[in-house]
Amino acid sequence: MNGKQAAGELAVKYIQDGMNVGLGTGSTVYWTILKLGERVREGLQVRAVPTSVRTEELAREQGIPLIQFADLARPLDLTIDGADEVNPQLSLIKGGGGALLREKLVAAYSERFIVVADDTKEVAALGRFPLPVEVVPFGWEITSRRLAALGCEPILRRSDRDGTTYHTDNGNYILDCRFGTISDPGSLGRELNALPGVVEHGLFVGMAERCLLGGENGSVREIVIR
Ligand SMILES: O=C(CO)[C@H](O)[C@H](O)COP(=O)(O)O
Repeated sequence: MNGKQAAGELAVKYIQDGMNVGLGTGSTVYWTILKLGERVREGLQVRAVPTSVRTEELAREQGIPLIQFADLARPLDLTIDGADEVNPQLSLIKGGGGALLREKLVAAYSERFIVVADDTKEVAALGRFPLPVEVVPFGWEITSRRLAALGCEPILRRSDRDGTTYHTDNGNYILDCRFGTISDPGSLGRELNALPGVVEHGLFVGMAERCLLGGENGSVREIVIR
């Protein structure tokens, strides 16, 4: 069992009967969804909000009951999601899979947010992974220049499939922005939020309370910050 599978599956222990849960996107949370599907077939009662079309399809295949995000009467009990980088304060870079906007909306409307990743994602400081920034297509070139002025090299994401411009589930573009070491993720996040044309960015600061990091040998280390 590899680190992604080990961490992804173990996180299901935090899901209890009757919970409403947010399901993230990616190859680690894939294992969470498969394990949760098993538990549901054994009788666990949950309702889930998927953070992407891909996750919604997988959750449906697994027979996990879904609820519309807009129909939640109160915050989700728990959200489980992956990450592209995790620092010691559990600040994250997310969005490598392109789902950062819905992932942030769902995590922000959740009592608890748990991250699952393999231990290659653990870093002393964020920034080795280019920061995904979701932007509106209108005038994206201008937004890109304004992002560059903040000290990065934005690159328009293209689809792996056919090389055309990548569109998010929300119809926007993604600029992958190489900032180098991000010493103050909170402050950079606020600067990005203030830029017209930016819909959302992949810095998740002060949101995760726990991270499950899986190693190559299948062991899992848990980091808790509150
Ligand atoms: O943020 C994400 C998708 O938008 C993913 O959680 C992130 O890219 C990690 O993916 P994986 O578990 O496949 O390594």
